[in-house]
Amino acid sequence: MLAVGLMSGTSLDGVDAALVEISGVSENTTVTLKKFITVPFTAAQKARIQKELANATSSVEGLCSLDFALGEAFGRAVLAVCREAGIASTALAFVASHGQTLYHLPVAPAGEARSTMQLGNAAVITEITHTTVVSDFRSRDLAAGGQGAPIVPYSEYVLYRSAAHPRILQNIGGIGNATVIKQNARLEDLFAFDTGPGNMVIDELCRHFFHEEYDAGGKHAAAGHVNQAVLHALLKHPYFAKQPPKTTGRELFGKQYTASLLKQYALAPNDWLATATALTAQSIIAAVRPFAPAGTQLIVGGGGSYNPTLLKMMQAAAPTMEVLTQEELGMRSDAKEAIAMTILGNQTLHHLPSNVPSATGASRPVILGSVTYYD
Ligand SMILES: Nc1ncnc2c1ncn2[C@@H]1O[C@H](COP(=O)(O)OP(=O)(O)OP(=O)(O)O)[C@@H](O)[C@H]1O
Ligand SMILES: CC(=O)N[C@H]1[C@@H]2OC[C@@H](O2)[C@@H](O)[C@@H]1O[C@H](C)C(=O)O
Repeated sequence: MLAVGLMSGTSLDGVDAALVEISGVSENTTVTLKKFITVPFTAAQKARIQKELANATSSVEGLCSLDFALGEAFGRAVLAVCREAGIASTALAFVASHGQTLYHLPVAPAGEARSTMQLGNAAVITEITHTTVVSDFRSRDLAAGGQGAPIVPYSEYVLYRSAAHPRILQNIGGIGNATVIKQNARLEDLFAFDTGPGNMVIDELCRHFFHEEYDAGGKHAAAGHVNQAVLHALLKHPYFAKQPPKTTGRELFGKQYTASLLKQYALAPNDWLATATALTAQSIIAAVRPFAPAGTQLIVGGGGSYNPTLLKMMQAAAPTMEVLTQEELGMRSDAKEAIAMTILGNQTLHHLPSNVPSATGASRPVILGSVTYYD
């Protein structure tokens, strides 16, 4: 059957819509990507989301209205991907929508409740597309004691488990995160953790030195030299010595971290880029090494997979592993999360669980998602 998966991530670049053919359930799910588009957010849409993301500027009225406005944007993205594929949205069996995360509190501060909030109203999507919509994939895991994230490991298990190779899925977004899938893994064998900085420090240095958003193609890093003494010092960050499960974010490796590095060490701009890229590469490899027997395939996705300097440094640091990109396996890095939503939605509609308790910390497998039926 045909389905569309929708994803809108932390970078707020737009709505990813993946049209797939999906059949079977659980381990026997098969998915083929038919069409993938990203519908960029306009500057006004992005500003509106950013306003509601920050406690200082958000309002109840703004949140209420954003929920429906995003529902409309998501519904339109479904129509757009169907149009490009030459099918009617009524040919879809379902739409699986992640929504836009506005807030995520897996550990609540004093006086608050553990909670998570993804906006993009499912009823609005259903009315626009005339299709059943599965949404709100994180709440149930959270209610069952989990962190409500990560939720992609289930689809990684379905799509990447292998009898031939141990595999590690390494996503390199702002932060790096890994899912370990040993050879012939069962679902209970999976685990996932954050490795440390992904592109966050690299991007920050690029903005600082070159007024560029990121090191396109890793060109600055390739033109510089890694300062081994500085690299060595940076790898002493206490996060790297922690045992998984562990998660991190902007709090540890964001703007302030990079600003403090720039104060402590004086390097030429390109040498800084080379050293920060080596930090990402070596911290990833050191983090996954204990779980990577010889012959492990380290499959890199996320924006970092478009940085060849980073990939080269990772391969050099991991001679016993094979560093591959999603594309080298015939997959698409940019479509991966939207495709994952269709696998989760398919499980929901079959009344089957799709959280991975060993990755989220939930007390048990639960059925994720809420269903809004068209008819
Ligand atoms: N051509 C490229 N060359 C080098 N780096 C790139 C390239 N394209 C993307 N990137 C890097 O990837 C980053 C975006 O990655 P991605 O879209 O996976 O992150 P995200 O979705 O914002 O993060 P997260 O997964 O943490 O939500 C950019 O900020 C940049 O550092
Ligand atoms: C709460 C939330 O939206 N988390 C996102 C975010 O973006 C990347 C990382 O942080 C990941 O934990 C998650 O998304 C993916 C799809 C996940 O849950 O697996």
